[in-house]
Amino acid sequence: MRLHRNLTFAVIDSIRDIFNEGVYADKAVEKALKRDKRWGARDRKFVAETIYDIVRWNRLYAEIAEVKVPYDRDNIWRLFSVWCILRGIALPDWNQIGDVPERRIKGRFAELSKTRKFRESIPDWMDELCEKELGNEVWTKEIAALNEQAKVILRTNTLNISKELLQKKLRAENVITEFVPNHPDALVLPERANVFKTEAFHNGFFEVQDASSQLVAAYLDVKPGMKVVDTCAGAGGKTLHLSALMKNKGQVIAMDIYESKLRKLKVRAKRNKAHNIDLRVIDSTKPIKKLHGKADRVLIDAPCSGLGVIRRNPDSKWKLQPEFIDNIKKVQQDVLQQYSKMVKPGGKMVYATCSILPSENQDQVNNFLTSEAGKDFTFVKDKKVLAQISGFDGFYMALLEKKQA
Ligand SMILES: C[S@@+](CC[C@H](N)C(=O)[O-])C[C@H]1O[C@@H](n2cnc3c(N)ncnc32)[C@H](O)[C@@H]1O
Repeated sequence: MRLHRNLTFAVIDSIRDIFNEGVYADKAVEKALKRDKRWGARDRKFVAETIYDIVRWNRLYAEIAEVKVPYDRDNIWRLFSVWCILRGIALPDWNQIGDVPERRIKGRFAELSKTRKFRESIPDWMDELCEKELGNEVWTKEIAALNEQAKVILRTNTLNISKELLQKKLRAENVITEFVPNHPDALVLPERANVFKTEAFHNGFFEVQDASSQLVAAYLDVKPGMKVVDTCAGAGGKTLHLSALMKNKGQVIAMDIYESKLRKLKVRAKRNKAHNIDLRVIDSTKPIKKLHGKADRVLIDAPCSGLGVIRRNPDSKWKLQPEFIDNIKKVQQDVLQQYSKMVKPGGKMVYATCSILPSENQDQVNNFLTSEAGKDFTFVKDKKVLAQISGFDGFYMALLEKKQA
């Protein structure tokens, strides 16, 4: 592989933005890819994958390169050189690249790879917390799985098309997909492609959504005609799925504390031709109180650490802080306490997170069930999805039922 100067410069600038300016990796990649319209698919792949690689393996590469955040330009070139050597890519004869001690880099890599926190490139606190909660064996395998590159998964929008026809339409647009066992609406791309450019996307035939995430709406056991509340809807990945499972009949009330997220959901709902969605911003306790005892189904897709989706957001390894997890756990219990009141007698509720930590998952559900608000609910079932077993994102979902009055 021959390195191209302008592609490499785009990578270097992005690494600076991510680590020195706190820019999110996906935003930095988006900006980098806009730099030159003439870049082809292979150039874009190089830029995106190299940025993500250096972010994912940051701690390991920084130890080898002996550099620390904030990085000066020279530091970033050293990180890049480590990436090249470990990938077996010949270094070009550029001024920015100084003397690179190839043998020493490979020696340090072999030595550091013996210790999990370096090998898997994770902060000490994260390694300790996850080992404590999951145990040594499960965590060792899980973090290795979470460091793999995420696959691109589509969810067929069954309001507008069947999975089989979508697959054909995408093939006609040179996007090859395969079915995913046990995920009825999912298609996986064996080769990454920019699916957002396809006509099929603009026609509302699919959404990009991880296979594990696609299990959540189905877990809520919705039926056409029901009144369903999606309490932490965000930009609506699961709201749109609920609407499709309900065949556009009944009502999905999508709520979030951020109006800006619900605005994005509005755009997506229009493209999806999902007409049974109403949006409500949670700006006081009023919108919740109005729905007390009224909903057939309530989904709480709770804010969480996101430790199950590190594949998609490798920079969360560096941005996440233990204090954030402590705080978000309080929010998780609070939303369970408050939003469960919207379930009507005999109705059902799903609590879900994209975390793999028991303290954000089954412990929260158990705490809820033993509290005053939870005494009217019975536990039906739960599902713990680990990346090492599923091959997809880590997720948790629990189904609870409110007793009849
Ligand atoms: C895991 S994300 C939701 C993802 C979304 N359901 C989807 O499928 O695309 C959690 C969401 O909860 C929202 N949130 C945080 N605190 C909340 C609260 N107290 N009440 C309602 N929503 C909240 C966040 O803004 C965020 O959009």
